[in-house]
Amino acid sequence: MTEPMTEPTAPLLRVAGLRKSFGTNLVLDGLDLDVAEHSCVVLIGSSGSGKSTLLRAVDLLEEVDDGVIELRGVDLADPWVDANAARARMGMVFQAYNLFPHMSVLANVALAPRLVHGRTKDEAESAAVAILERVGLGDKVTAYPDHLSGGQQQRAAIARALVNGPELLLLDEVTSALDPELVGEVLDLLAELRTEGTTMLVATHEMGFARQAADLVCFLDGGRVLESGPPEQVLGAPEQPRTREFLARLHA
Ligand SMILES: Nc1ncnc2c1ncn2[C@@H]1O[C@H](COP(=O)(O)OP(=O)(O)OP(=O)(O)O)[C@@H](O)[C@H]1O
Repeated sequence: MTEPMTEPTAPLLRVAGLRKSFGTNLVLDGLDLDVAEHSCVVLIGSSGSGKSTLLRAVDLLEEVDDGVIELRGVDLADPWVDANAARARMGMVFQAYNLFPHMSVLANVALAPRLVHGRTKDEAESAAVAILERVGLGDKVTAYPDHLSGGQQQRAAIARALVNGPELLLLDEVTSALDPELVGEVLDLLAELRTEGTTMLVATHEMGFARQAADLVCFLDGGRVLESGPPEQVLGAPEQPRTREFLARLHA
């Protein structure tokens, strides 16, 4: 008996042939990448390899020169696609937390549900409280950002990105600005979100996180994904890790 044909599941995010130059600096050179729903894809690569540019392009913050960015099969570059509506389906967190200093943590997190999704003040605030509790900041809702540690501010920024239930979470070096002792609490939160099935595309230099949480590690070099696979394949065994420099030489 022949097996019934099943359609392969389309990725949540498909990036194909993405090209982007800044002047004469070719940063993305026909980059291809898929992110399956409920997976965590980690981007690694040396400084300047284009990780941030890729994330910003996916979030439609950076205009690209060519290529396709599809979210659930819809090309976000199509002129008829409303960029703000597309962006509202994603959450992005940056290295700098970018919280408004004159607003409480609650007001920071409740802002997008009100402005972007048109929810009432009560609805927005109860969604904000729930997600702040989820990230362990239930006792900080009335605090102002400068009264929080860097790790707490970054967790508030993650809450802000999550409050509208994004289909895809984009994380750009979210621990790079933190003191070393605060990195763990943020990475632990991301690992929990990954376990809960949040779809994530993460640029990081934290190889421990990549090993622990990634379903797929993508090594960027020369504007493309030069190697991708499970963490052990790309990063090597924990007792015999491959370095980024080694990977770069391998593909030079
Ligand atoms: N707005 C911009 N204008 C001009 N050049 C830019 C701009 N943004 C990025 N670049 C350049 O594009 C290249 C890729 O930068 P990008 O920030 O994407 O790299 P990255 O891999 O995220 O680096 P890092 O690990 O240091 O964050 C760099 O050469 C950078 O100088």
